[in-house]
Amino acid sequence: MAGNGNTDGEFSFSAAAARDALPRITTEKGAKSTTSSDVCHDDTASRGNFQTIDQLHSLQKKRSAPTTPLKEGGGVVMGTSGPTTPVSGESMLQSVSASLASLTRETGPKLIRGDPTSAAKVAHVPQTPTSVPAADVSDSSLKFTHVLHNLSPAELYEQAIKYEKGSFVTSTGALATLSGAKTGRSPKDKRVVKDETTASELWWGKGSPNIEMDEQSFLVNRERAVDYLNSLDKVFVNDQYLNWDPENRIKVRIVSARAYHSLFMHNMCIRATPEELENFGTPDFTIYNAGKFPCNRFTHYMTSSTSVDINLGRREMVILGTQYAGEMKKGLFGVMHYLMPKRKILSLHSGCNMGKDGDVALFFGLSGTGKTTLSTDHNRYLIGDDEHCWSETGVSNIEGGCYAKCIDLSREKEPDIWNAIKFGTVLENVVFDEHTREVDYTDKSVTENTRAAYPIEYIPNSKIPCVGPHPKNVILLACDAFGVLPPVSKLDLAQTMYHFISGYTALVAGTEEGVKEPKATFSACFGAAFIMLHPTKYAAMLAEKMQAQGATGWLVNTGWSGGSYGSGSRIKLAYTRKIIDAIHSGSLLNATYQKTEIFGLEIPNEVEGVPSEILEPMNAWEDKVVYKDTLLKLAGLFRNNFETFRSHKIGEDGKLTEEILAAGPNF
Ligand SMILES: Nc1ncnc2c1ncn2[C@@H]1O[C@H](COP(=O)(O)OP(=O)(O)O)[C@@H](O)[C@H]1O
Ligand SMILES: C=C(OP(=O)(O)O)C(=O)O
Ligand SMILES: [Ca+2]
Ligand SMILES: [Mn+2]
Repeated sequence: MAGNGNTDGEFSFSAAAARDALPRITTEKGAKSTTSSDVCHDDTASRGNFQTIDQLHSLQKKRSAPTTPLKEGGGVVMGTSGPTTPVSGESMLQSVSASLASLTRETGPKLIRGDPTSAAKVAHVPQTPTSVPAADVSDSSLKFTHVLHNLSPAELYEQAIKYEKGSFVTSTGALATLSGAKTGRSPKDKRVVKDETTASELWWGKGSPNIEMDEQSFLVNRERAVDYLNSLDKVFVNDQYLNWDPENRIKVRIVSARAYHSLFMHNMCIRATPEELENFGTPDFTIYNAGKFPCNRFTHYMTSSTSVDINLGRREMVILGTQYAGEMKKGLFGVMHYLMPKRKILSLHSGCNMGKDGDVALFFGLSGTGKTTLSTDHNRYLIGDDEHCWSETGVSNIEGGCYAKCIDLSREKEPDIWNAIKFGTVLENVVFDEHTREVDYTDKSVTENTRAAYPIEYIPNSKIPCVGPHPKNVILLACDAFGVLPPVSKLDLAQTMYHFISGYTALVAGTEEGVKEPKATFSACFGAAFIMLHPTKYAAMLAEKMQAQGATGWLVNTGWSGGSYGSGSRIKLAYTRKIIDAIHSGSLLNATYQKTEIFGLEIPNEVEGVPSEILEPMNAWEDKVVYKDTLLKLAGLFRNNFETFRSHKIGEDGKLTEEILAAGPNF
């Protein structure tokens, strides 16, 4: 190689250059350079409280008021600093060790608190007696796993950026992440353990989301996840809460392999205060998220390398072979759909907000129908965007954050969600400019299901604590891509129950080429993928509560108007917002109504700010014959779907069951 003639690769000055350079400084032989007044220093200021670069760096990070109460030291390993009050740090490690215990070999793994790259040296061995390893002890018992317990968002950013490919800070400060091969949930890979109790309690069979697995197969998957997690240098542990109703709060622990997952759950679950964490104790429910590590297809009941397994008896969930973070959030939601009805509390797949006068509205709907968009309303207090409980005392959010769809997100149409995408927010599977890191929300290169997960307080008018009085309005959202449902209709109780049990929406599979036919989906209780009991159990509770509170039901079509997907167009968000405003204000209750044919829906003649001609869907269609055919087609789909519910009684009142059956389409 050409250059300075140096062949061994080391850089050196040529002799000539040295000779012609600055005059030599001669120092007294043997003089200590640090004390010699002849020695040049590069600064004259008095030195701070450090002797080395590492110490200087250690000053940069100001010791914080603890975000977790876990004290450092006392045998529990922590870097170099820290006073020593051993108790809580130690008990956390013991608790996590118990969570991660192998059920077939040694008990708990050896755990160290903190990052493996930190200078930790001292070992904390929770349960293993000090002895020479016996022949039946595996190598895994000889290693330590670092526990990153309830890290702050900033710490999780650093972990993600350092170690997880595809993690970047966007121009507004959000953490962009990739969820890998899976960019949505895998309902076909969900399994629920069927044991003596759940066999009789849960909804099984046709239409049910609960596909069974046995206890033994669960334990095989659990061991697989735990072994994987214990084999890592480090695991993330979140101890958090579900449900803002203090009397019905559930303690959850999430053990995961990625900072992305830890930050996601930090945002989505309720964050504990330091005092609460100090007394956290044993979690009520634990998730083992092994992420990309697959399940073994030779395991009984497994049909792919992805498995999401819920064991209600053990109060555990295992995730293998998917990194889509929504599995954790929605998995816990399923658990709440089991636990809460046992306490006579109704769990709801709905958004929820409250007006200045304390009027509460629920927004039910399947994915993509507008729960998040419409519950996030600048003129109202946001209680939550997706999962709620309705108890004797009112409503409470289950979660501590929101999970908004980002596709085509715009500052103009959804300013509050736009502004929530800042430091701390997890931004999944979006595409951004490699230099400016500005996100292109229209880009579907990775997936159509791009998402933002942020703490609820990122929405300026969120209601903290996220609880409210009994709902006044129950809004059922359907994104009808057939374009035949009215933009808004008022429902009586039987109709509300009929549509709640039906859980209809019809979306188009994105804007992919060749997809012309809207696909109808019926998902009982607008969340069949998450319910645990038979839909009529939830419906009966909803009917009873709505009746007792005198709440009004509404059906709002956030989908197409003037034609099906392809010929009509999606109802403008601005119009839907006006409709929702009129529901909230009570003005729509006093409007004059007419009844539609076939579905028998009461539609208003006028809504302020909405063109009247779109309120009756037929008016907006040019071809009335095609309209009628499409309407009949949809009515047929409703009727077919409801067949399975004909034999079920809803509530104690046989009369209501009859009314509900009569509330469907008539043709
Ligand atoms: N008329 C409308 N009403 C509600 N949402 C609409 C409407 N038109 C377009 N959208 C878009 O549809 C999507 C609704 O998604 P989202 O609110 O996240 O649904 P969910 O929370 O029910 O899963 C958003 O991207 C929103 O911008
Ligand atoms: C996150 C989800 O819910 P939603 O689309 O209702 O917000 C989901 O279904 O995975
Ligand atoms: Ca910012
Ligand atoms: Mn949502």
